[in-house]
Amino acid sequence: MKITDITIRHLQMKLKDPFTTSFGTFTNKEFLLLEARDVEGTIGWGESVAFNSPWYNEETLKTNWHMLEDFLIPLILNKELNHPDEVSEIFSSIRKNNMAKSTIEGAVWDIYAQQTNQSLAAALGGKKDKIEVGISIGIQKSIEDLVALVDGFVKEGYKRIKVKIKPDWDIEVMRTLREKFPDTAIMADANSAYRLEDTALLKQLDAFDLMMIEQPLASDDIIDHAQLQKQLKTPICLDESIHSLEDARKAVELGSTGIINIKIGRVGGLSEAKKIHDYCAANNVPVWCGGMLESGIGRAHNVALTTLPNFILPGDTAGSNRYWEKDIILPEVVATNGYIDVPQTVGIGYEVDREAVESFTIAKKNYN
Ligand SMILES: O=C(O)CCC(=O)c1ccccc1C(=O)O
Ligand SMILES: [Mg+2]
Repeated sequence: MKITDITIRHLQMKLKDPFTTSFGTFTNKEFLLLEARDVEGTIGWGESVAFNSPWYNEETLKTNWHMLEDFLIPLILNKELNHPDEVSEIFSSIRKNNMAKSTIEGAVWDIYAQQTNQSLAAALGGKKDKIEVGISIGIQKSIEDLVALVDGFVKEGYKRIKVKIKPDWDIEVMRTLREKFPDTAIMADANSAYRLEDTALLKQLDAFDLMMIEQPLASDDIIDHAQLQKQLKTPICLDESIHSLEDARKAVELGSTGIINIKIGRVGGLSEAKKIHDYCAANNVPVWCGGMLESGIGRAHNVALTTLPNFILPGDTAGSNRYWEKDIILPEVVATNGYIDVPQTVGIGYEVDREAVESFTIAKKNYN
């Protein structure tokens, strides 16, 4: 493989409903799409999961564009590559900026899968032909609104309900959900809204038989999470704190986490995601695939990654119709009864709807 041509597009897609976390509300999704063309004419797609504002982590759409244009694209254009694993090695001279790196790396994996005549899932070593998925629900105006939403998604068949929590939207919310949905797999995601001093409050969550609590403490912490886990029955799952295999190893060794949410962008790409998956499999730490409100392209990458065997728990990869009136791939990602069928065709397995892509594009630039 040799990438000779790259196009970056800035897209804006309206979410069907605003999505609120402890750190802010998303109404419009703005993100970068990257289209890479190889010397043989094969086209691969990658999506940057960086948001407009540095709330979830320090990266933004603009820092990603800067990193891609000024550092990452020059490192990759016209380089002979034998395998997508080489991309992260080439990028290792650049610190962090994982979401920017992952944007190119994902496109290279897509090209590699096509040129080796296999699905992206198969290229990664995945075997499942369908994956189990859950859904993530933002903070609502009232508990009644939340109960109505959860009821709808449970009836749609989603395998696990995740709800966002924050101070004053936590204990009563989870108590009510457990009462109303006694047999549903439920978990909470705090997106770093608490501190170790809140341990007494967080211990109250143990009464509700939650599958896990995701990232309760600081986004850069693994020490306090280990302290907290000693006092909680509910398993902690780290999201924001894990950027690499090394982070995963340290957190597991310290006892900071019993489960890991793997997001491709947060860890710098599919190769690193696979390494974390393999390490967790060897150490009996279940993983699941997180979400960043992706368009169909990022979603297709998530579906492929989730086919690896240690993705034991349902992830956040809901169907396209949970987010968008119209997605940018054909067919859209469909979740039926909490399952997504894994496409068996080559590459990401979905056609990119170029007309839809153009209709959502607000800026674009070519590099060659
Ligand atoms: O539906 C999805 O894509 C997952 C939504 C979600 O939970 C989320 C959305 C935006 C930022 C962070 C997170 C998170 O997993 O913490
Ligand atoms: Mg999370």
